[in-house]
Amino acid sequence: MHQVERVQDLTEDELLERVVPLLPASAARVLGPGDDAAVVAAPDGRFVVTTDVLVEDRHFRRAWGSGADVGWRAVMQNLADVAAMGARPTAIVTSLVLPGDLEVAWVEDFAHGMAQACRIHAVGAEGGDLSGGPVVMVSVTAHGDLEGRAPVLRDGARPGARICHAGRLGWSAAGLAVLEAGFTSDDHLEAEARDAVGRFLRPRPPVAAGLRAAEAGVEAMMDVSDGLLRDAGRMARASGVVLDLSSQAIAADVAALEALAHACGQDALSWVLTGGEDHGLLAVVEGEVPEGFRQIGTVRAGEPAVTVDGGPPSVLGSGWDHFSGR
Ligand SMILES: Nc1ncnc2c1ncn2[C@@H]1O[C@H](COP(=O)(O)OP(=O)(O)O)[C@@H](O)[C@H]1O
Ligand SMILES: Cc1ncc(C[n+]2csc(CCOP(=O)(O)OP(=O)(O)O)c2C)c(N)n1
Ligand SMILES: [Mg+2]
Ligand SMILES: [Mg+2]
Ligand SMILES: [Mg+2]
Repeated sequence: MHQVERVQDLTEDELLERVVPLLPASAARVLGPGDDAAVVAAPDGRFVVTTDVLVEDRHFRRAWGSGADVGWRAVMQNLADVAAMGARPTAIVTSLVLPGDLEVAWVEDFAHGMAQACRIHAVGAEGGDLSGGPVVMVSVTAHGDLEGRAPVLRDGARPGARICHAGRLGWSAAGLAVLEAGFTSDDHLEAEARDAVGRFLRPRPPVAAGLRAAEAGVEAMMDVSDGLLRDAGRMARASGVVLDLSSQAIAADVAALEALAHACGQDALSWVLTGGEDHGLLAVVEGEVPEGFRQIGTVRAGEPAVTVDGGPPSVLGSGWDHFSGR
């Protein structure tokens, strides 16, 4: 019998390969779908635009934190994509889907969290939309100003260049594990666990470092939302190169999470390599390591892949995918 193809049979990337070719472009398209943000032409320059959604029980649980935490994360997750293009975040609009029995105080708190995150980066919240629905869903669309610079894409990694990263790796995944283990942000937690939960609830993408890197002329950049291996795999594919990561360069991150991982019965190395949502920035640069970044590997020629210490090509897919375990 003919099998009906379902979303869960595909990876996100496979689904996008089916949908994106159906979508129209206009004369204003400078860069369409496929990178951290689109680039749109305007009479007086070019800007980037990007959107990311948060869904209750998929991206956050209301019991794990406050409305303000969700508002903060909805903003920061989008600012990370703007900064990853080398653009300065300027303005957002927000769509909210809310169940009717949700406390108004939660929504006010959410707005406070959004405002805090926006103020840090001098971003305006300029509008949005409201609807009712079965769970809380938040969609933020963020705009960014390229300030005359060329956008920094995922396809500029060339053999011999340095792979760099700014921000944390693995801490958000650690925080998620702590919360899944049953702690809440109110419990008395060890300092590390508390730090990890804080990083999960309130990611702090290195926006300023991303802008400096863009000014310095990095060749490629992206934000790490789905895990280092999966996202680096996307850069490797876009650039047609091998990204060779160094286990020594990430050893300190792994060591810092070891005790917590042990307590959670999980593996610190997989948090660092495959945990998402830290929203750090992965960049490739032919010159000096940009301020705020550290080198974590080197680009080399070959069939697109990510390796650690030149070992067997890692599964490009390891990391977060909304639909498929692959
Ligand atoms: N529904 C969609 N329609 C068109 N393009 C999409 C859709 N969903 C995602 N994309 C595009 O696919 C690329 C990958 O999306 P995603 O993995 O969410 O990016 P990011 O990790 O930067 O948030 C992006 O360029 C995004 O604009
Ligand atoms: C309740 C809950 N379970 C699991 C996760 C882990 N998680 C959810 S989505 C995601 C990946 C990042 O989110 P995504 O929507 O893919 O952002 P994008 O890549 O589009 O920026 C991760 C690691 C979570 N944040 N909350
Ligand atoms: Mg996205
Ligand atoms: Mg994103
Ligand atoms: Mg994702």
